[in-house]
Amino acid sequence: MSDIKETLEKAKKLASYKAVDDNVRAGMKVGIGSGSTIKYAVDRIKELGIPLTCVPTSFQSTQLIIAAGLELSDLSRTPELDVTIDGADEVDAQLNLIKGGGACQLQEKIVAASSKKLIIVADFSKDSSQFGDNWKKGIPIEVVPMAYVPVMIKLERSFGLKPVLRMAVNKAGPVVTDNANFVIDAQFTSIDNPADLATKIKMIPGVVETGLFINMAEKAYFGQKDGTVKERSIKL
Ligand SMILES: O=C[C@H](O)[C@H](O)[C@H](O)COP(=O)(O)O
Repeated sequence: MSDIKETLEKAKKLASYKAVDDNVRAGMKVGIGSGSTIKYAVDRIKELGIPLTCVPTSFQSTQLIIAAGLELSDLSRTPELDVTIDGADEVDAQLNLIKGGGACQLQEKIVAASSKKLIIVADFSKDSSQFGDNWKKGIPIEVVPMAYVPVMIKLERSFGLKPVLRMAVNKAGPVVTDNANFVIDAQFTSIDNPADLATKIKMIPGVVETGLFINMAEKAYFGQKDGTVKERSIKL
């Protein structure tokens, strides 16, 4: 593993362990996010050996819960959660988030919205003052496949975004989400008002969900290069 990759992995682990220790207690109903950071949170939950009910946010997260031997539920059986722990691609000064780098934004947002608290775990590279400081891949937008071209045209004409259909790596054609949709990455130079932009994008017919999570997270844990964890929180 390269030095930087190793530093990032250590930072993800530190943040995840601290977030679980601070926020997860026996008997809780817990939303389990998706991505490369959340696996450390699941490792920590497993290590603690406390009884929990877990609701996943993706196929990947379902597999993590099963592999850890934790109790797996869903929103039909467990519609109200105590806390969701999840990663993020970028966190701004108000704890607004860009999520969906792994195309899981739709289920992640539904699970987060069903939780009393959303706690973010991340390495130092996700900690920004405004969107675009660190994350250059744009806003992930989940769309119904037949609508992707008109949605891309509207994103460009109405909002000056530079939309790109996300393509699969080991498959010909586009990424297909866990919900059988496509993902457009809408690249931007700056976003003045993330809440307003999120609402307007959501209004475009064919858009299922955006990776902009506005006023949802109440605390973020960022693992640092020096082995400490920086905590940022906000009153919602
Ligand atoms: O779609 C993926 C999710 O929103 C992830 O939580 C996000 O991309 C962060 O992933 P990672 O922990 O791998 O940086």
